[in-house]
Amino acid sequence: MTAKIAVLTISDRAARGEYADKSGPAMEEWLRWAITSPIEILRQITPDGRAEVAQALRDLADVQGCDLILASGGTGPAPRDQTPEAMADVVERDFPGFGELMRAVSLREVPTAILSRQGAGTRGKCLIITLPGKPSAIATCLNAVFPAVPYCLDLMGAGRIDTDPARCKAFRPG
Ligand SMILES: Nc1ncnc2c1ncn2[C@@H]1O[C@H](COP(=O)(O)OP(=O)(O)OP(=O)(O)O)[C@@H](O)[C@H]1O
Ligand SMILES: Nc1nc2c(c(=O)[nH]1)N[C@H]1C(S)=C(S)[C@@H](COP(=O)(O)O)O[C@H]1N2
Repeated sequence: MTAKIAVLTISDRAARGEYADKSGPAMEEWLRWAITSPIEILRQITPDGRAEVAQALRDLADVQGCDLILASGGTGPAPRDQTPEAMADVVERDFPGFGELMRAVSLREVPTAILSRQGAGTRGKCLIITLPGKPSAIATCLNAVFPAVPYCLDLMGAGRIDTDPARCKAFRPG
């Protein structure tokens, strides 16, 4: 079965075309590099804002039926950074371990990693992971948390994902 994965860029400036979106391509590239099983990737860009982001996430989870959503941007302290508030409106269960680990590995690169309110949660059979907007943060964060993602999707009853163990060693206990 083909797993459906959404790559959502959350950025006012990328949505307005003021700069080229680099985070969306970085997320897609990482997924295609690490995953060996069949996947369908949907790419989308939305402006920042609680309502806009929540609407985009609901559409991708409920209407498009995504198994996994990777979203980047809007996790910081600027007034328009409202991704965590949108997540609070949308997710049914919060998984704080994702944010804890991503901040820990990012802190080795930049002290401002503590400013990111990145995290993860589930809505129905969809896992949503939020990442910082900085394109260079994408691989750092995905390398750290993705080993737990395939088993998480198994437990949720979502689509199956297999990874290349040389690139991402997915852990499935027992
Ligand atoms: N999608 C993206 N593509 C390319 N660069 C990005 C993207 N998102 C963020 N950045 C870069 O990371 C820096 C820090 O991100 P910042 O917090 O300002 O952006 P954001 O809140 O995620 O998006 P924006 O400010 O455009 O709404 C930006 O100055 C920009 O250089
Ligand atoms: N790995 C990594 N994490 C990072 C950063 C980075 O450059 N690399 N930037 C930090 C900064 S400066 C901010 S403000 C927050 C939030 O970014 P966002 O608002 O683009 O989501 O992510 C943080 N996490």
